[in-house]
Amino acid sequence: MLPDPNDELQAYAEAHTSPETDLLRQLNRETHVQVLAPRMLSGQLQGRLLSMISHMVRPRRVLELGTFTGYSALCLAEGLLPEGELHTVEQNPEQEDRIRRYVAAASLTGRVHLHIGDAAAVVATLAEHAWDLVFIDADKINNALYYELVLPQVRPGGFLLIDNVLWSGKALPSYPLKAADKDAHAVRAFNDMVQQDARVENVFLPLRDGLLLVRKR
Ligand SMILES: C[S@@+](CC[C@H](N)C(=O)[O-])C[C@H]1O[C@@H](n2cnc3c(N)ncnc32)[C@H](O)[C@@H]1O
Repeated sequence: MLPDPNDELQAYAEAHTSPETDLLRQLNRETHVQVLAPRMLSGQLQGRLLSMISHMVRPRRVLELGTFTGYSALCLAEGLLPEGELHTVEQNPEQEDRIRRYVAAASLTGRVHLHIGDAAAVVATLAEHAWDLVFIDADKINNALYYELVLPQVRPGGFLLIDNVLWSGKALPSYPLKAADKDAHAVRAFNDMVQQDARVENVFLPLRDGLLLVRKR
């Protein structure tokens, strides 16, 4: 049987992308062994992209919605300025100990602030911040809510990254979407909304499950 070209492409891209640090590899492995739905973790290819973007932006203030086990937070923190800080929000308290353990192992305690709670509620408490870089990766049905809450807090010229905008291919018009699939309809509507939003410029990267890069004008 011929190899699936998508698998081969993914493997080739991973083989020509810098490897994870030992700590990220350990977190990736631990998440796959101990946590439900480990495929939510960004992984090597997207993680290295998040790190690369963070190094390009050199942010002072980073916000992440949807920490999961902390993998993407550690990647995004790699490009922080020395005085920079990252705030990350996770609603599942079961992840708290693991996230704090890995943040400490990365020597980021004091610079990475974990908020256990609902993303919209926590964002409202962080209104004084001017974000340089925001990663929206929580419950996809609320992408538009988070985007509208956060965009006024992003500095002009700042960036937002939104994950899973392909939603396993269900975002594509040819996919026979069921009327009841609310998440997929929300992802489609959100992608269309950003495309029409004159406040931003955007690039849709078909990497992994789709990553939308947005720059506030
Ligand atoms: C796709 S995972 C995040 C993956 C992580 N950013 C990474 O790349 O490794 C989504 C996370 O968002 C969390 N989440 C879902 N709804 C949320 C909400 N309303 N507020 C905060 N976190 C939420 C889930 O518990 C889950 O851990």
